[in-house]
Formats: sequence, structure tokens, C-alpha cells
Amino acid sequence: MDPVVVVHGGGASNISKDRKERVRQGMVRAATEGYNILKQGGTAVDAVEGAVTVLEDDPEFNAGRGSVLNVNGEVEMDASIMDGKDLSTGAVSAVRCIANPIKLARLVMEKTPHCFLTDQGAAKFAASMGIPEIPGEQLVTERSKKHLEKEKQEKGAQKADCQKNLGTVGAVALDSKGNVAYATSTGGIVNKMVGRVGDTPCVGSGGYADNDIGAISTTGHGESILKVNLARLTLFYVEQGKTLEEAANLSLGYMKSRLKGLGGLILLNKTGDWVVKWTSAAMPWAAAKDGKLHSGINLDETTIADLP
Ligand SMILES: CC(C)C[C@H](NC(=O)C[C@H](N)C(=O)O)C(=O)O
Repeated sequence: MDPVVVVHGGGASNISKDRKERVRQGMVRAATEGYNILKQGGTAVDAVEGAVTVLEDDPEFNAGRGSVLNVNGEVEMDASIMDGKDLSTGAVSAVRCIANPIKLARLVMEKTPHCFLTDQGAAKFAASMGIPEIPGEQLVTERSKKHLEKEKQEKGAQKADCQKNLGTVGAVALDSKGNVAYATSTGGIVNKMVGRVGDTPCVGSGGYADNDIGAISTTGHGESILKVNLARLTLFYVEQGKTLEEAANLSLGYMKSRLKGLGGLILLNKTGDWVVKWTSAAMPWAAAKDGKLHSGINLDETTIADLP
């Protein structure tokens, strides 16, 4: 089976011109990394972890370095990953002082009898796995500091339809053996309460992967996504025989009409068809398949190029 990888860089308001280029490049780098892993015989799990790691390391995105700040000005991150082969899943929430939460989520999946570790327990586990602790300030950028300041000035009551220029990241992949996987990682929502956990680490909301159906990674207003279980809901429609396009429209439409919640998703089925959809103003994305790289940010623009 020909491998496929699709990545997203969050639901966003309209992105400024100079940032757009950096965001686009980040998407291309991540999709290329994921695709190369698959081409070299890596698994779908390897590919989504690799793609998301690239984006966690990129300060343009709301994950890893560049994460949005909580009310105390600190970075607290959520991430999850799932292997569609056996439905194994790993997640971490409210983790601080590590560079790559998605790697920790994968270790939870593979090295513990559990699915989900949080806060101090997750930190202890990270240390026991040899993941270096870094100063929390290393994850903070000038942009994220300004963003929090602005939010506090505007006393930003967090509305379900709030649209900020953020950049939660995610990936879905299909490998040559027919396995699918997803990974999603985020700093959450700016000015959030300490200890707030969003949809991203919750399997069924922030993503889902099942070889019998497909894989999905979501972004958007976490409280809304949690309430509708956006990821599993979308795959449910796929299971029921809807096209990918219909499934994405139905689940995002339900979240919008029922809760005024906005978001976006990348969706891949077991035969390698994919779709990207969002109800936020924009969503950076890229997809690599058959040696071609498709990418876009706004509705009206899709670029297709040859992969290196
Ligand atoms: C306003 C939305 C569309 C922006 C979007 N946020 C998230 O995805 C946050 C994540 N789901 C959570 O709630 O923790 C982003 O970061 O791009």
C-alpha cells in the first residue's frame, strides 16, 4: 500500500503575510518528514510521531516550544497518540519542562500498562525514561508572552467561537502495511486555568485511529470538541458509509450548530483517501501521497508540488 501522511497546524484566524510563509514551511517540513519515515519502512506511529515532533520544535506552532501560556504565564502541554493496529493509545496532560510531549505520550502507550498520565506522575515517568527536563522558559517565546498580555487586556472571556492565531498540531498516517495512526499535540488555550485539560490528550476527541476505519486528528475549541467527541464522532460517520467529506461536514457542523464551537480536522481512511476540513477562518495543512505534496492555509488556495 502506498503510504500517506497528512498534517495540520491548528485552527486559526487569518494569518499575517510574513507568518504565513513560516507556517507553510513548517507544514511542508513536517509532512515531508512523516512521508520519508514511511518511505523508509517506518510505521504509521513512527510517521505521526516524527511529523508532530518537527512541529513541537517549531516555535510558530502552539505545541512544544511556542505553546500558548496559562494564566500564570507558564506552558502546560497536552498530547496523545494512537496505533490503529491494536487501538493502543498513550496520552499526557498538563506536562511542563519537556521539549516533546508527543514522545512522552508514545512512551506511555508502549512502556506502561496505562493510556494516560498527567502532571507530576507524567513528569516522574518522563524522568524515569531518560527524557531530559528543560527550563520551562525555553518553551516560552516573545510571541506567546505578547499573546497572553493581549488576552488579559481584552479580558478574553473564552468563548466557544473564539478564533485566535494559534497552532495546535497533528498528524495522521497510513503505512505500507495498512496501519493507521494519529498524533496531536498542543499548549491548549491562552490564559487557561492552571490544570485545565483540553480535548487534545483525550482519545476520541483530539484524535482516533482504527485500521478498520481510518485516522483523524482535530483542532479547535477544546471544550466543544470534548463535548461532542469530535474525532470518534467523525469516524462513526465514516463507519456508517458516509464519504470523508460528508463525515467531516456532519461532525464539524454538529459542533457548530449545537455549541457554536469552531475547529478543524484531518481525516484519512484505510484505503488512503484523505480530506481536510475546518470551520475556523483558516487551517494550515499539508498532505503527502504518491510523491506529491498538497498544502494550503485558506479555503481558496491549495498548492500541489513534487516531493523531493
Ligand atoms: C481557537 C482554536 C481554533 C485554535 C486552536 N486551538 C486548539 O486546537 C486548542 C486545543 N484543541 C485545546 O482546546 O486545548 C489552535 O491552537 O490552533
